[in-house]
Amino acid sequence: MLTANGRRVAVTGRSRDAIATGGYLTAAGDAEDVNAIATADLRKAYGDLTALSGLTLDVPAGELFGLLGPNGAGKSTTIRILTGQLRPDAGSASVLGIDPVDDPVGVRERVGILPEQESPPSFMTPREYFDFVGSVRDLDAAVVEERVETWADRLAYEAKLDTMHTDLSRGQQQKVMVTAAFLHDPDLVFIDEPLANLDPIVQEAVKRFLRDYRDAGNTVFLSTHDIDVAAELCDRVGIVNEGELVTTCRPAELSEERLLDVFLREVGGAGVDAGDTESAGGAGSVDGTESADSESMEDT
Ligand SMILES: Nc1ncnc2c1ncn2[C@@H]1O[C@H](COP(=O)(O)OP(=O)(O)OP(=O)(O)O)[C@@H](O)[C@H]1O
Repeated sequence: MLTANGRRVAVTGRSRDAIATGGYLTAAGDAEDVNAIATADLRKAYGDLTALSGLTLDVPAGELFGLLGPNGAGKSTTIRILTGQLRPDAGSASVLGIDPVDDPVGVRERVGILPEQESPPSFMTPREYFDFVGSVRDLDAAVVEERVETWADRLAYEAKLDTMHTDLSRGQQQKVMVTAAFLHDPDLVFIDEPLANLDPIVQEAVKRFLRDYRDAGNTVFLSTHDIDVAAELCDRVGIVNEGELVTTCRPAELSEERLLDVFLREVGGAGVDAGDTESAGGAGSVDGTESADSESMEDT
């Protein structure tokens, strides 16, 4: 098995079974037959505005899953709840078997998080920042150094490792954030808009890495409103609109119907803000998997 940092580890029969059955490996290496991520009827409002109106989804271990939706659909809110940054008003969630409401620190210890539009501290260099992240993550300095070299080479920013972040371009800062998300070699990563700001060569490197990472049995939960990214990269895509999952599909299995067509059918129009669209109607599933109940929308 290839880990996030290029390390090879043995895959036992037991761990292979766990991956094959949609289970995951606990920190102790025990196999558990549960989804890497599961949510049931998640609800969240900001004051009068309903951001999530009953979001239910499952992501098996070893899947590269994409949450696709228009602006304001509730993608970032979902990630913030799953990573223990935000409390839902109702519903439940499980991440690697941990409840992010009961044990938010436990979730954050186990997963990697790449938030949308977040920058590394302006007053540090990448190397200083990785030392800091490594100490928070309780990693050996030598391990950090080796992983940083691997990532700086992979994303082609070795020459910038000792430059203050304030003097890096937006894309270079994004490379630093990608590295930080994977530094502790997590089993699961949450990535909000993974390819934003990256040039096409680096985009390809990140895509290749995410596929290898998935092939090694790890799980990726990415959020995007870029249909091409979702179609090209994801094993399975969940389309979210107005705070609920309206369908799931496997882009590779869409022969006649392109993901764009599914998206337009479910969301109601291209480039239209979620708050301005009609309800997507009944929840369907192009690939036949279960998706969320479609209940009447709350006020938005
Ligand atoms: N802290 C907040 N306070 C008030 N409203 C919020 C807050 N965060 C998000 N919202 C609102 O909740 C809704 C869902 O927002 P969210 O950021 O989850 O959507 P998104 O799908 O990630 O959108 P985008 O693709 O534009 O990033 C939006 O209408 C947004 O304006």
